[in-house]
Amino acid sequence: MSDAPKKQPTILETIYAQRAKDVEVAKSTAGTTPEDISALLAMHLAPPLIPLVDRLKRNPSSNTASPSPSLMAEIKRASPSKGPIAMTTNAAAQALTYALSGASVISVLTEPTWFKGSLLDMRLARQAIDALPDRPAILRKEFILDEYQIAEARLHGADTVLLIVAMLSPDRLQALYAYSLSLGMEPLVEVNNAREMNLALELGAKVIGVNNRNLHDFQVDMGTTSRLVEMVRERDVILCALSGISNPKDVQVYKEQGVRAVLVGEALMRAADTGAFIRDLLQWPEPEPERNEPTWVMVSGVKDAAEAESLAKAGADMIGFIFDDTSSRNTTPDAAAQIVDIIRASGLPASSAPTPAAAPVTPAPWFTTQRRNLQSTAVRSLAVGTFRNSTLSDILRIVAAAKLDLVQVDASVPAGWIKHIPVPVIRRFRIDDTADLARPGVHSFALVEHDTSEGDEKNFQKAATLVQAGEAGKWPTPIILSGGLTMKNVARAIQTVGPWAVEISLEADPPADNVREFMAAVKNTQ
Ligand SMILES: O=C(O)c1ccccc1N[C@@H]1O[C@H](COP(=O)(O)O)[C@@H](O)[C@H]1O
Repeated sequence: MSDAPKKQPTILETIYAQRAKDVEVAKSTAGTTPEDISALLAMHLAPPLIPLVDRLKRNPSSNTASPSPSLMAEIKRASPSKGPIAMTTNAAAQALTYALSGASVISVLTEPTWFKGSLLDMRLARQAIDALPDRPAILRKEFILDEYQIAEARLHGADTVLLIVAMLSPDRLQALYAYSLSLGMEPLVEVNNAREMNLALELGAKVIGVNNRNLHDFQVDMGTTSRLVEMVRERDVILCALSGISNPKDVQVYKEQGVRAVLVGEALMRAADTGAFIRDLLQWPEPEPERNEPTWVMVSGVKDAAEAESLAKAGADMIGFIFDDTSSRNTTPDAAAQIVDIIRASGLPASSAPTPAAAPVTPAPWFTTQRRNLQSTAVRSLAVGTFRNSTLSDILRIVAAAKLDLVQVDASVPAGWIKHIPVPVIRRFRIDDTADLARPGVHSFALVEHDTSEGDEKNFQKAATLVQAGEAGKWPTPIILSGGLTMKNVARAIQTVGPWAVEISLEADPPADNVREFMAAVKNTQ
């Protein structure tokens, strides 16, 4: 027997050994066996993927003269080297903050013992950003040693996984890489030296991260990435720098060397103002101030071509047709289609409608983005079909026949229907029943109906509260205010509530001149 002192395992070896045990426990637990996970994947229960390589190529500076690297923003409560970092972090809120600050990837540590992460964190991070336009990719940041962890990652909403070359034999690395690709996920392959870089390149990895932190002794050497840059210079590889990045100088050096993305954990978790920190770190442009758009007017209940033409000329942004045979203002799809042709020719000429803002566009949450998109379309007046008590197939048929741009339905319409409607959907909420009003990803716009029996002031205050509740705590929730609005109270409504649009309905039979005066009152209240 040798008397030589037994070599202490490195932290990577210790974590590997623990994760190997954890995986065995999960695999032998009823409900999460490999067969269970495979069956769930075969049932297509994993949410849709986005491609990592494409998403890494886009960031808020991509269309500027001097694009900066993209950001892989990490959710990291604790680490073996630093202990607790930000233990009270809410993974969903942190993910949304990262996404709205321009991150291309959200890296979620799912290791529980040293990093205090979980698959639940990753799933919540994904859910929180799922409805955002151009959401970031979700990375399962883990010590992956078994196909099982990759299948789990996919099932719980990852778009990519980490493969650490230092931790795997070449055969295991190859098998895990191939398995990840078979599930549609291009992995992030992590290396720490030239030998590992060669292995990653032989693999054909398209996204390679150089870890500045040596995972055996925790030493951070920011030159590690710089020394390997030449090895990928002419290759179709996105090179990322991982670990230890905390100030704009670190990023500037990498940018000049051709590094395309940086992964940042601790510095972001400790930042007091995450958005400002990210902009400063990456030298990204300041967010454009929200344009103060004029309040839009929707005139509903139109059924006559001359009436529609005159409203379009007077500047109605949306013209609403009612498809409800109990309404005195009910119309037919054919009549609506003819009117749509006329208003297309009579509304604002495309050249005077606002042009879509040139990229970069500050990322914004769901409803704000829907509003921006609509307000930047060069078509006026937009045709809205208002449906009451219709079936989904009626709605789909009439959208096509009447050439509608938007659909308005009652809040009680099943959310599942809305996904099938091929144009943006306005959901109509009564002011005292707005439970799902701000749920992103289903309807594009929320219309809030006044309770006319309650008096204006009370209604306006309630509606103002909904607007001020805000999206992601920062953007006022865009609502369409409706019901009981007249040329006399609309200015006060706009000032108190701040809706992005107001609706006046011809069902209430206001004379045409009053509608024009209503529109003038709105336009004068900006
Ligand atoms: O941070 C650690 O102690 C650590 C230990 C073992 C494996 C990975 C570790 N951290 C990794 O660090 C980066 C993020 O770095 P930073 O927080 O920006 O400095 C990331 O790759 C983590 O997984």
